[in-house]
Amino acid sequence: MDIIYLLLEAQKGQLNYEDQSDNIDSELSAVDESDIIKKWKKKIDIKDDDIMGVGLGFFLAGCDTATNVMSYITHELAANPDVQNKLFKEVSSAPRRSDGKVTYETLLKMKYLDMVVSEPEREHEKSLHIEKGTQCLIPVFSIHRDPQYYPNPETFDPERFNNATKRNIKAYSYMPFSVEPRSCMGTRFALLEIKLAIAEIIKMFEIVISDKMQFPLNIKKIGFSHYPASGMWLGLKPKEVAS
Ligand code: HEM
Repeated sequence: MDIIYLLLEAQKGQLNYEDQSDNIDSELSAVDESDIIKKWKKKIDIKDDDIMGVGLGFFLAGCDTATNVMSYITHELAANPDVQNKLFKEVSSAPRRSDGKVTYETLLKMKYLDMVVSEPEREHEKSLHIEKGTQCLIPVFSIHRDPQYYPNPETFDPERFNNATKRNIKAYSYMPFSVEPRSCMGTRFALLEIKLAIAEIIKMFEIVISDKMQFPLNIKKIGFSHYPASGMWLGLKPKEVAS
């Protein structure tokens, strides 16, 4: 894992931060890396336990979250065949390698896939001073479903995030990966794996609702991640391959 390698280099005092603002990664989504991390150049004492803790933290923070997002996206695609068809057109017309695999660069260029899995840019806002030690809980789930920010919030509508409309989204009314400085370190990786999985599934299968699926989803709002109380039941119908 790159992060472990970077930490080992940092432990040895051999890590140089290079400005990667021109890097192709910056096209992955509107989300940008924390400025604080970008400016972080000072050497710190990193112990083996710290590296082990980061590795474990990444594992715990990265598995359930991304899996859950993929489940909800496939559910929405099954329930919204028009969106699924539009996504299929984009994914199936995108250039691929000769072995049929989608490339990293191609994935970055899939605009509609980004809208389906999307998040918008953040603007600069006045900061709020919070006393040290104050415990803060931000009701992200409710903010994302507040009609004052998102009209018809229960409708799955990727068009909210097309280039024109996403600019109207109020700063900090959308924060699936939290906001800096302690925002998700795995944002880019999570978006990449989710997009890759969705692009590959949608190319080969039609996602359909199973009879066992409960509508609307009854989501258990306990614990860190929210799960559908009676599971996620979907079917995958192989696409007809044109000969
Ligand atoms: C769709 C998938 C994901 C979502 C929605 C998500 C969301 C979040 C959120 C909201 C936070 C901030 C938590 C807080 O405020 O206390 C966070 C932190 C974090 N996430 Fe993710 N995450 C995802 C995937 C991942 C992946 C794949 C990794 C690693 C491979 C990862 C690594 C981390 C780490 C290390 C932190 C702690 C950052 C810090 O405390 O400075 N996440 N994530």
